[in-house]
Amino acid sequence: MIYTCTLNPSIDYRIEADQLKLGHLNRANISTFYPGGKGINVSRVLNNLDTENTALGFLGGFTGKFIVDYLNGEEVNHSFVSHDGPTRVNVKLKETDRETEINGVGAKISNESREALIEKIKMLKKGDYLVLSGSLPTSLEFSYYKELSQICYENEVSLIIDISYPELKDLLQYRPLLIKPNKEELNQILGKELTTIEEILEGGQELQRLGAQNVMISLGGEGAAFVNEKETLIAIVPQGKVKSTVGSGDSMVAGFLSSYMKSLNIEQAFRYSVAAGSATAFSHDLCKREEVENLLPKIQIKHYKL
Ligand SMILES: Nc1ncnc2c1ncn2[C@@H]1O[C@H](COP(=O)(O)OP(=O)(O)OP(=O)(O)O)[C@@H](O)[C@H]1O
Ligand SMILES: O=P(O)(O)OC[C@@]1(O)O[C@H](CO)[C@@H](O)[C@@H]1O
Repeated sequence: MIYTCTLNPSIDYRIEADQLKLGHLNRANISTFYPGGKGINVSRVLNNLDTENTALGFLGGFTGKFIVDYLNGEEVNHSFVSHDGPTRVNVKLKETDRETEINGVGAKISNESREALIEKIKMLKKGDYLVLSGSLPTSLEFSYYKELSQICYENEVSLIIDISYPELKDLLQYRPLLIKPNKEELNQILGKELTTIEEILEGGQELQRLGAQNVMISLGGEGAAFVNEKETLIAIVPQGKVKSTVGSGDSMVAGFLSSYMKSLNIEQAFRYSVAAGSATAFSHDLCKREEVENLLPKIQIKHYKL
């Protein structure tokens, strides 16, 4: 069974406007509310790809209730720990040619809620997968991620980690099945300024040597790079009209897992993953299965010799 864990979920309030003017009254052309947070996005995409999973994490207040109702409506399984105070709201602004995001800080998590989630993670069994994604609410320390990762490692639960903290390096000792930094995150983790595809792949190799089994580096409209002990791959994505890239990285994680679980074939899983990322970039909401499968033949995968 796949579990996702979102410690800092959100309602994503998405606004589309032609051109925003700071310091003025702006009016939206479209405004929508979606459940957000990286793990929740992974769960929603897995569901769209007919891959059974359960979303875990923290939720609270009227915003948390919105997320629960939305997930119930889509028949996404979930088992959140509830807390006092509302889940945050993140603002996503889409103008004709740029996207701006303002993410909230997140709720205060009590010690009781903190421990309740640990108990849930301890229930996961050998052979399960846990996707740990997104930021920590300010009341939790990075050591919480370490604690969750260690439990999974000891219980032989495969970890997939997608977090924007340079301390991700400290979690590689738990041998995650997959990590998915984007280029900026890779540079932050390694404290380098990698730009060329060769440098990026070598950066991926460095993380692989530190313990990550598979490293997928997302490169936005330039596609993605992939490294494991045996393979070095790059993916080129087709051009298309970008509607919103919110959740495209999460869709990659879901696409990879959904395909990998069925085939255990890395190249196939990488292609599926990139197709899912681009399918989300080309849609308003997260990708649907048909959209991903229509894009699959348009993704070019190349083996790269370093
Ligand atoms: N402009 C684009 N055109 C085509 N595909 C895109 C575009 N932007 C993103 N993608 C797809 O989405 C994947 C993930 O994008 P990106 O590198 O922006 O992830 P990210 O930074 O983790 O995003 P997020 O945190 O918003 O989920 C890319 O590898 C690619 O497949
Ligand atoms: O603040 P975090 O936890 O780093 O990221 C949260 C977030 O930006 O990530 C998702 C897209 O990947 C959105 O649904 C959500 O608003």
